[in-house]
Parts: sequence; C-alpha cells; structure tokens
Amino acid sequence: MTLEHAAARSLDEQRPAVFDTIAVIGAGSWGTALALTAWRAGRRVRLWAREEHVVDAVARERRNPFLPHADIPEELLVTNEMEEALAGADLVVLVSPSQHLRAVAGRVEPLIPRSVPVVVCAKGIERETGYLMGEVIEEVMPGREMAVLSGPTFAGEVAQDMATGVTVAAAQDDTRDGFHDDHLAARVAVTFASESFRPYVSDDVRGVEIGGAAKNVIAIACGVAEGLGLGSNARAMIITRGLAEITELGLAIGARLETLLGLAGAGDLMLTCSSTQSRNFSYGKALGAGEEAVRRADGPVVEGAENAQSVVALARRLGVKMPVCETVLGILDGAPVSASMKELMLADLHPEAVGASDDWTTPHPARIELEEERLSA
Ligand SMILES: NC(=O)c1ccc[n+]([C@@H]2O[C@H](COP(=O)([O-])OP(=O)(O)OC[C@H]3O[C@@H](n4cnc5c(N)ncnc54)[C@H](O)[C@@H]3O)[C@@H](O)[C@H]2O)c1
Ligand SMILES: O=P(O)(O)OC[C@H](O)CO
Repeated sequence: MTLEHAAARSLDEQRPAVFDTIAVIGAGSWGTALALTAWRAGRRVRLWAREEHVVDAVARERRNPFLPHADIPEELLVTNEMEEALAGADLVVLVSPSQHLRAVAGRVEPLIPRSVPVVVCAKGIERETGYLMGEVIEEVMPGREMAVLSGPTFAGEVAQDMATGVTVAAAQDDTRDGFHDDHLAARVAVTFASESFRPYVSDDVRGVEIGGAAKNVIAIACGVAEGLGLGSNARAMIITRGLAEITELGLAIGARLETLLGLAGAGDLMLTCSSTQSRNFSYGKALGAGEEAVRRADGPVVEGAENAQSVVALARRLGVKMPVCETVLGILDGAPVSASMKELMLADLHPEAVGASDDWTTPHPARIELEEERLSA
C-alpha cells in the first residue's frame, strides 16, 4: 500500500488507542486551552502551572489570568507541583514558550517512565543552539517518542469550544508503509479530537515545526504594515511573500510542500497575520503605529520577537533569503519602522517563484532614482 492510500484510510477504521491521563505542562493560555480540549474529549487532565498565583486564582474562581474568560472545571487538576501533575500520566503535553522548553523538558524527563511520549506545542527555534523544538527534546529527552501539535489556534477560541483544526506530526518507522493505528500522531489525534477540535495526522515533524516558528515573525511584519496604515494590498503581499520565505526555508530543512501549505504552515500564517487576537500581529501593529510595544517576562509571550533572530540565523546559515523576516529583525533591533518597510518595497526585482531569485535580479528603478536624487542634492 502506498503512503497516500494508507493515509486516506480513516482513523475510525484503524481505531488507534487513546491516551487516558494527560499531563499538560505549562498553564499559559495555550496550555490551559489544550487542557480544556483534552478534558472535553473525555480525558483525565492535570495542568502544571509555573506561577503560584495561577493556581491560587483557579482555586478561588476557577479562572486562569492567562486565559481570563474560560471556566476551568473542578475535575481539571491545576497544580504547581510537577510530580503531582505528572503522576500516572500516559501522555505529557509540553506547552512552555519556545525559549523555555529546554528547561521545562529537563524537569519533566527524570519524573516520567521511558515509555511515556511527549507532545510539543511551543512554536519557535531555540536561540542559543538554532535547534527546532523537536531537536531540543531529542537532546533533553533522548530516545523518547515525540509528536508536535501546531496549527491556526487562538487559545481563546479553542477555550470557547469553537471549531479548530490542527496538525499533529510524529516520525514514521521507515520500514512500514502508511499510517498505522499505533502511530503516535494518530493516537494523539484521537485523544484530543472532539466535535469542535479536529486534528489531522502527519509524519512531517520538521514541516510542522518550521511553519509555526516562522509565521510569527511574518505576523509582526503584517502588524507593522497595519500600524503604518499601509492597507489590505500590503497585507496580502506580506502574507504571500512570507509564505514564499517559509516555503523556501522549510524545503531547505527537508520539510514537505504539502505541510507548508497545510494548517501548520499557510493556515497558521493566515490566522496570525490577520487578527488583533494575535499577540505577534498586535505587537507589530503597536510598533508600526509608533506606540509603546510592551513585552513583559511574566506576561503573554510574543514568539515572533523572541524568534526573529533564530529564524533569520537559520535562513542565513542555509543561504535562504528571507527579506520580510530580515526586516522584522532590523526593526526589533531599532531600525526606523517606516523606512525599513519602504526598503522592502524597493529591494531588487526578481521572479516570484520560490527559490528563483538567484536566477535573475535587477535593481529597483525607483531606488536608483532616489539614490541619484540624493547624490545630486
Ligand atoms: N496562545 C495561543 O493562542 C497559542 C496557540 C498555539 C500555540 N501557542 C504557543 O504555545 C506556547 C506557549 O504560549 P502561551 O500562549 O500558552 O503562553 P502565554 O503567553 O499565554 O503565557 C506565558 C507562559 O510563559 C510561561 N513562562 C514564563 N516564563 C517562563 C520560564 N522562565 N520558564 C517556563 N515558562 C515560563 C508562563 O508560565 C506561561 O505559561 C508558545 O510557543 C506559543 O507560540 C500559543
Ligand atoms: O497570539 P499569537 O500571535 O502568539 O498566535 C497564537 C497562535 O500561534 C495562533 O495559531
């Protein structure tokens, strides 16, 4: 059977076994929404919160300040004790911000049996090492089975039980053809699936990871354009050229095109680039509008700002051109916002096709004119 044929067989026919007891590690907005999703799907759920004030708030009013509008049911245990959260778990879901994943996974590793798989939900690339999230896990939790879960998912909507689709990816045994009911991604999919939460299964871990990491940087660029009042055409251009950048980077690390065009790639890019529900978009919008763009260590994470440097560093290492991401990095480093976006418009002209800018480029005529005017002034 070919991979395509096997993938087309429904998971219902195959009946992968669900995980019963889920430890969600990280009680920010996404960890809390995922804990609610697993609880609604009928699982026993424990949620580990790093901050004591979160556990206190849940005990007092069944609300988490990171996700203030969601009611947290009594049956969902919320604790500061890592051991208590992990006790008896047959699946561990890691939902810390990307730059803290290593430390958090390092705390989890000695506390769970070798047989317990992990699902990584952070979106980013580790700054110090340039590692994708899965590579961090391979180093900190060697030999452990791992899946990644990503896609267009505002935590607030997921918490309100609104229709959402995600991609869950886990490596496949090369010696076997197609998807099987013991494939970790399939087991995670049936564990979380509900009427309103629809996971799709994949074996392209890198594709899912890179889409989630890079789209946040592009979302900042879209926010900047919004803040500057550049209009809807500009936003569509940035999203589309952003997708071209993500595609080129993804292909360079061995991701598949279908994944980059799927929920965890194009889907998440569209969502994050077009709504003030996105922290990344809103942060960029404040920068574009010349307002104070605030990031607090104890506040909501802005992964695009945390990861612009690591995304650009990976692209430079692989010889991939990412002008939109480069521009965002420049702005974050203090370059003038409006002039940086203008420079993006006046960059060399080249073919649209992904990877084709090496074939043919020519200086932008308007830029040459400006330079000549400047010289003659
Ligand atoms: N919020 C969403 O809508 C959403 C959706 C999908 C994926 N994600 C991803 O989930 C990950 C977690 O983001 P979030 O939105 O849940 O966070 P959040 O912004 O809601 O909350 C911040 C989180 O960071 C944690 N934190 C702060 N300092 C820390 C430290 N030193 N060590 C460990 N943890 C620390 C806090 O405990 C808290 O859980 C990110 O990679 C994000 O991109 C978020
Ligand atoms: O609020 P953002 O910008 O961190 O985006 C949240 C999710 O990643 C959207 O899928």
